[in-house]
Amino acid sequence: MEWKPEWWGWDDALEAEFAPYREHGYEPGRVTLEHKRLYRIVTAAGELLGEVSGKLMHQAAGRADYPAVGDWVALQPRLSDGRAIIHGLVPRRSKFSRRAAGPAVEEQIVAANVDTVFLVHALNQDYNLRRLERYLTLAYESGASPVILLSKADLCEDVEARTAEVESIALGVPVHAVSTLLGEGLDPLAAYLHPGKTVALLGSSGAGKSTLVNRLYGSEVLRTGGIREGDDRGRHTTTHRELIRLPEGALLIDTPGMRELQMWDADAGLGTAFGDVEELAQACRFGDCGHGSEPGCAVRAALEDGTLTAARYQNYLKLQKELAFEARKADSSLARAEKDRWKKIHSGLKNQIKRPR
Ligand SMILES: Nc1nc2c(ncn2[C@@H]2O[C@H](COP(=O)(O)OP(=O)(O)OP(=O)(O)O)[C@@H](O)[C@H]2O)c(=O)[nH]1
Ligand SMILES: [Zn+2]
Repeated sequence: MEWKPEWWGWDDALEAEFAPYREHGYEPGRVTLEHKRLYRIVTAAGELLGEVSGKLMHQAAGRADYPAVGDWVALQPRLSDGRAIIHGLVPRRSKFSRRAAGPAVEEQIVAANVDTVFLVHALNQDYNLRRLERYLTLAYESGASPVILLSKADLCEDVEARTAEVESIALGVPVHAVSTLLGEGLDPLAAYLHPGKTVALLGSSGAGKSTLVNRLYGSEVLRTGGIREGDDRGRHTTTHRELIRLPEGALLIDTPGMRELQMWDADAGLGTAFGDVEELAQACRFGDCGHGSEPGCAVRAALEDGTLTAARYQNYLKLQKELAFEARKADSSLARAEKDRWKKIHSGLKNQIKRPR
């Protein structure tokens, strides 16, 4: 396979960042798939299966320091068996993060180096403005530009009203209603699909992400919920994040639907997603207004005259609280990890000192 790094998003700025790695003789590659710390990487030498070097693993403070789909890595190919050792990560331009599922308070990078995020949201019983606000918050935080795709438009009676409603909470974000099934509403998506640019699809399970990717690709590259796999729920869903290149050259990252999108470090994203609320708060008479019974409260006035809905405001408060809670927990687990690290280093030192020469 002929390889042109530009096909995968490489440019002069990345080349400049990569200079120190070149000096070590490393080559660049982009991660297209991750499976249990094994990475599929496109490189000049073709597709390789990469593993992180011992040194990189040792330096990693947490999950976010490991490669994620969309990352550019510095690697050493081993052509004899199609493997590669990953020695470094090129700094990410953008990353869509969430809190990892499970008890540990950890960042999980869903997709890295993304230009545009398609927030895919179905116009069926799953439709939920509050969930969209949650996605928007993290999308803004990612550094990529959000675009909302209202999918399964064929299942909705009043697409125009829904679109208007979504536009009213997604200040200035483009909103497109699409039906992949009928092939309707897809033409405007071409405006985001440029050669070498990366688009990540995010949204709940079953929203129609993989079906859309297949449609844009022109054939079945990904398996979708339509295929019976004989598991207990009788359907297959995406389990991997995967980066693919469309025949026209745009890059797409399909991600598994997330049952629960937990916040991760997104104060700025929240401020942008709820710019209207934050602007109101600044118009309150008192700088430290609690938006309760204070006179001259602009937030309460907006709630009363209906310019701000109670549901949106409640969701803003809820996400804000969640972020504060996560931040406190992350701080304490970081402190714990630091302590453990020092303990390890210390006992290592003690052993070295005790070891007879
Ligand atoms: N009516 C209708 N159904 C659709 C449309 N697009 C996808 N579907 C159906 O929705 C189901 C889920 O589609 P997927 O593409 O697998 O959804 P997904 O978002 O990739 O789901 P996960 O892989 O679980 O994250 C499948 O049965 C699709 O056939 C559409 O435009 N209209
Ligand atoms: Zn107020």
